[in-house]
Amino acid sequence: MSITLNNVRKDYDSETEVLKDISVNVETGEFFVIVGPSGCGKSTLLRMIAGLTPITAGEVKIDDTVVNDLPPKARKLTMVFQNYALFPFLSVWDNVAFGLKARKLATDDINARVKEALKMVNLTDLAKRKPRELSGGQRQRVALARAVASDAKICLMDEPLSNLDAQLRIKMRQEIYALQRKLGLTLIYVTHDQVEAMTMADHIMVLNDRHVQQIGTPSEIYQNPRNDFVAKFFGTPQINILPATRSEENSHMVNVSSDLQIVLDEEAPAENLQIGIRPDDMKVQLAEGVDANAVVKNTEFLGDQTIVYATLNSGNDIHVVVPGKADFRNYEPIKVTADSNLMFFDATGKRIDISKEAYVHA
Ligand SMILES: Nc1ncnc2c1ncn2[C@@H]1O[C@H](COP(=O)(O)OP(=O)(O)OP(=O)(O)O)[C@@H](O)[C@H]1O
Repeated sequence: MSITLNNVRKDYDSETEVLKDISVNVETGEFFVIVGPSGCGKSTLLRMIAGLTPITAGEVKIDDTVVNDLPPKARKLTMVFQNYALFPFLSVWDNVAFGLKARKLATDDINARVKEALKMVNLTDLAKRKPRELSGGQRQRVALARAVASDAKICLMDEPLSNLDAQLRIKMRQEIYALQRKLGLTLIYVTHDQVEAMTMADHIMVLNDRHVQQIGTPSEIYQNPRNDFVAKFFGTPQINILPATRSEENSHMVNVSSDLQIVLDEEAPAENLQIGIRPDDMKVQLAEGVDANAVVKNTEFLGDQTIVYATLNSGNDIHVVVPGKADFRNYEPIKVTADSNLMFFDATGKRIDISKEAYVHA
């Protein structure tokens, strides 16, 4: 089942416009991730799709049916929340069976579904336990089993892994992904974690400041961000964004933070620019005298790579990822260069299209 939003808006009251002009089409069987910083309206959007929060304007469709006025139950979808919403006084089995009993399904049918769902999430042996007798990951699995047993073709998940430790999150991430694929679910998954978004999504929607910033595949979002917000949201460590201006002597030359020069095939825009450079697209080497354009602040050795934090002569801070171990000492002068994958943004942060072949490092 597919989900379509057309110009959806949400005002909680006349003062708080939370979401504006949200339009998207989520295809049947797609793993669709909504990401954005805290408070940007992710949960609100999910709750509007579920029918738990009314929309102020626009249209929500499931397949070809407008569901704006349908109550949650009639939308035939399931939700998995951050806090799992398990009943503490019911066993694992009864927690999973609860929704099916409420729908008055035949007992044999309920038993068969609960059994299958618990098997799928590896909880068969713990069916009699109460939620308090389970670990966080096991509770999470009960919530997933409930979604599986419901047989709904659409599942909405709101930060389902945020209560788990890092290792368990990785494991559950893989389990949710496998379940989604196996059941052919249309899954809308809310998170503020860019790694979850990148690793699981078919498509990602980036929300910020009331608007959709970008919708795309993980690689489109990473390699072709539409603005500096999206560029900064994805990638660890974060992309470097440096101020840049066209050289007065040569209209093809751009001075980046007055420490690096880039020569373009085409004429550079005259306006103020910002240049985005991913930390692994920069190079550093020891340098002396006029060759040096930066000073090392400190380094972090992470085993397979080293992050070099440095300050350019102009005063802007940068960080560069160097493979393996980099032996720079603090305060050592270095030369920083960058000659590939540069991204150009205007002063408002909007991406400017300058072709990849169009620049060489001078
Ligand atoms: N019932 C409500 N009444 C008024 N304002 C609300 C209500 N619920 C949420 N908001 C506001 O709407 C905005 C979006 O909230 P929402 O919970 O959707 O954000 P979120 O992106 O899910 O955040 P987080 O990642 O922190 O959970 C916030 O500014 C919040 O304060």
